Amino acid sequence: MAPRAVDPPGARPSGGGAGFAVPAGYPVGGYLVGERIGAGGWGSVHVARTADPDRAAGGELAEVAVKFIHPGRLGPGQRQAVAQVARSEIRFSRRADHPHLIRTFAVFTLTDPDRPELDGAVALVMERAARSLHDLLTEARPPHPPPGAERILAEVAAGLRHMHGSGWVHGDLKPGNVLLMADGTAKLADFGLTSELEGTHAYAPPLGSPDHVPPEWWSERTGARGAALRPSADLWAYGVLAHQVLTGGLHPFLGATARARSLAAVAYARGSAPLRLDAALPERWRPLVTACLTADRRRRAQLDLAALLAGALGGSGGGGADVRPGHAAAGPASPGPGAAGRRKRRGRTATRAAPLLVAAATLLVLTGAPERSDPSGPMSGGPGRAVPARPVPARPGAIPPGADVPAALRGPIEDAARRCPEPEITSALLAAMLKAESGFDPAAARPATGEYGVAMWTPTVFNAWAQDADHDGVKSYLDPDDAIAAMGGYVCWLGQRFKQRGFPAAELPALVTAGYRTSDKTVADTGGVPERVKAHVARVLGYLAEYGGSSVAGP
Ligand SMILES: Nc1ncnc2c1ncn2[C@@H]1O[C@H](COP(=O)(O)OP(=O)(O)OP(=O)(O)O)[C@@H](O)[C@H]1O
Repeated sequence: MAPRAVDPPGARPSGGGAGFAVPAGYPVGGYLVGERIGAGGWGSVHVARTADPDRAAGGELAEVAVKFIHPGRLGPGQRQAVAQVARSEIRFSRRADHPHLIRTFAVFTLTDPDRPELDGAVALVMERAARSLHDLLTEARPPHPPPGAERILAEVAAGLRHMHGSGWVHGDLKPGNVLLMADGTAKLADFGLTSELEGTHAYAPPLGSPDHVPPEWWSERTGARGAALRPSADLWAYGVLAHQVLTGGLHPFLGATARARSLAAVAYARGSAPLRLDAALPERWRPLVTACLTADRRRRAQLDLAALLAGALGGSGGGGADVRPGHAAAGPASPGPGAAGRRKRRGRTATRAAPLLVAAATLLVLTGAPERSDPSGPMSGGPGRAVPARPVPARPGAIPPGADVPAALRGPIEDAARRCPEPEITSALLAAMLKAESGFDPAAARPATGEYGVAMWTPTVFNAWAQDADHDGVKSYLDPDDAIAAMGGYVCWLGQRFKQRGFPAAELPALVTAGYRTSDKTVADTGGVPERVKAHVARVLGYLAEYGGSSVAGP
């Protein structure tokens, strides 16, 4: 993989995503940066304290959260998407003004040539939350809802309705993006995929959290401006989130992995499996959750969330807990009399009892509909049982049986190719690229250039494309499954970029090979395969021809 910023493995600060460390005491907008709260796909969030106690005495917040986003720290492939995410976050954050949306007080672009790691970074100064709904659910004991469950849902709905009413789509609603203030008030946050509606839909980078994207997301195609994003996607995510909150973290679609759960959702949307909500979901909430999980996005778009919410909250007053938005101090809405805790417990199968906690904040590149069940993540039985695997037709460009591709790598390569909707990105092409990159050696290493593993990933670049394909909870470029899945996503994206730029489809194998070794920009600027990687590209096309693929359009 083409290295730009080269870090030795493990040198990146932990926390996942594109997080990077900001030194303690670093000044931003009158605040001094303190400890890191967390890191997401695009940046790091730190606590910051006022540099001037007099200002705090004068009413200014003594403590804020600062989110740092630095597209320049990423590899070439992800930079553009991240820059767009940063722009969205800034655009919406500046306008967000609602008690259930996290407020952003100021946005700075850092100019600090002495610190290249910070120079050019964007800093958003926000009100500081105590923790996220994801944290709260992680502590919950399914199927028991956490304290304040119904109030939190009412507040999330209030924030969401305000966004929709103002012509915006959140685009990434999930427990990790609902923040809880010190008094328990819930606020929507993370507006990186938030987009302004243009008529019926908005456009956003083709990214999403697989546990919360609607089923139609998997078959949307990405146009030049990104993927279509509609308020109905937020409604689906709200249905999933409501189910999770009211059952202490159980996802409405069963599966051991996010991939398996999304396959179950797609199967339901296709009509091949019924919707089976968990028995623990309170009766009053079932109409709302069922409506939000309407398979047909057009029908889903017609929903009246306020009316559904009124129905769901209708009987909750008896216990004395006020679940109206803005009444965090009224005490836990559930479990308690009149709330979710009042319901009868029903029989649960052993598999249902296993907590399917909220998914990690994985961002996946939209690469088309998943086509078969996940061999490494079998779905649970019982309600919403395994979706029967559909016979997979042999795809053109499959690896021939006698080829020298190791048996253990064939599955991951085929899976990676299948996830890409571009017909030119075939298993044979990915295999040819892997052969040229590492000779299929998962332990391959080129320390001089900082490239490692079967797909020769540069660690920092891998982090931007990482996928936990083997579902072991760790995304590792040394793990062939993860490395190949991430390579497939990146190569697919390169192919789409080059098509958008008008390169002939027949040249894609050569172009994506060159892009993988250099960058999409280098290839685009060159108008084809750059001189310095022509030999490498020729080698890949040679292997591709051996595997029965096309070797057209050599360098
Ligand atoms: N205003 C805030 N106050 C307190 N904590 C925050 C605030 N904003 C974000 N966080 C926390 O910082 C961490 C990183 O947040 P961020 O929005 O960058 O990413 P994320 O939502 O976790 O991941 P991703 O962007 O990949 O979905 C999260 O744990 C989040 O709860």
